[in-house]
Amino acid sequence: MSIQFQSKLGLVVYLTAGDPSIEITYDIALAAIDNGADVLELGVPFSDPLADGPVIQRASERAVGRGVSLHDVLALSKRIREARPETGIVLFSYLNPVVRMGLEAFCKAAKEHGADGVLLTDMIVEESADYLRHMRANGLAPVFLAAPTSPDDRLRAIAEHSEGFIYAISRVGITGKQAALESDAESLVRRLRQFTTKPIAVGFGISNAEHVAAVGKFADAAIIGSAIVHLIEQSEPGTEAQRVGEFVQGLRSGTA
Ligand SMILES: O=P(O)(O)OC[C@@H](O)[C@@H](O)c1c[nH]c2ccccc12
Repeated sequence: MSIQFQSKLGLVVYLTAGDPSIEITYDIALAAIDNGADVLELGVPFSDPLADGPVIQRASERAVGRGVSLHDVLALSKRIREARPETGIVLFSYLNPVVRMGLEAFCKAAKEHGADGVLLTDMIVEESADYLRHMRANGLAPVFLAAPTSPDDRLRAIAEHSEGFIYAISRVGITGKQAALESDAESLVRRLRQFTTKPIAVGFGISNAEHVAAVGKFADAAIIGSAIVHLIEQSEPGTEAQRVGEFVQGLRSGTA
């Protein structure tokens, strides 16, 4: 168990845990993995997902409405780990639920539940000393977000402290689909490369196979969230896992 990408291009699939249910997220996760996802970004639903666009907001709302908690997501992570020992699992959360649990307790629990890494969207690298200490103590990889607007000093710190991969945000703003990939992404990756040889994954707005192929030309991995969460929302109940599996396979083969 570790965060590792296929040599040509890595695929990270984001899922809002508990949408439409924990049980179905489990099935979707295995389908995504079995059809080519290298890393699963398992999202803790949150009532105020400020960095998210409407698709993930709705998914988060539905899951929160069903009472899905951080503990449920941890339990789900453990089951996925048991079923798929080789896949990278990154827990994604806003800071609030994690702080409520306590950073130290959270990092320990994340490790015990099979996670390889953690991405806390509103944890900034400049204020992460405590967090990094607990992550390190548990052998977990911290993933930080780098934005096109981040100055070089920040990029350097983000590159230094991220493990597993560095998350390069393709554009300023919130998560969600877009028609074309922004050119900001490539220049951000180029700027990050000055500071690191660690893998760089690009996310935000990657919606189809064409975008994935474009990212593959300049980065190590593509992260796909809203396109998949939207597909889940639109699927006939009971068909979600199959549809996501086909979509993930199509992202690599060029048909999605
Ligand atoms: O949804 P998109 O545009 O495909 O972007 C990835 C994304 O969903 C996932 O990494 C993510 C979901 N919520 C976030 C909040 C902040 C940063 C990243 C995320």
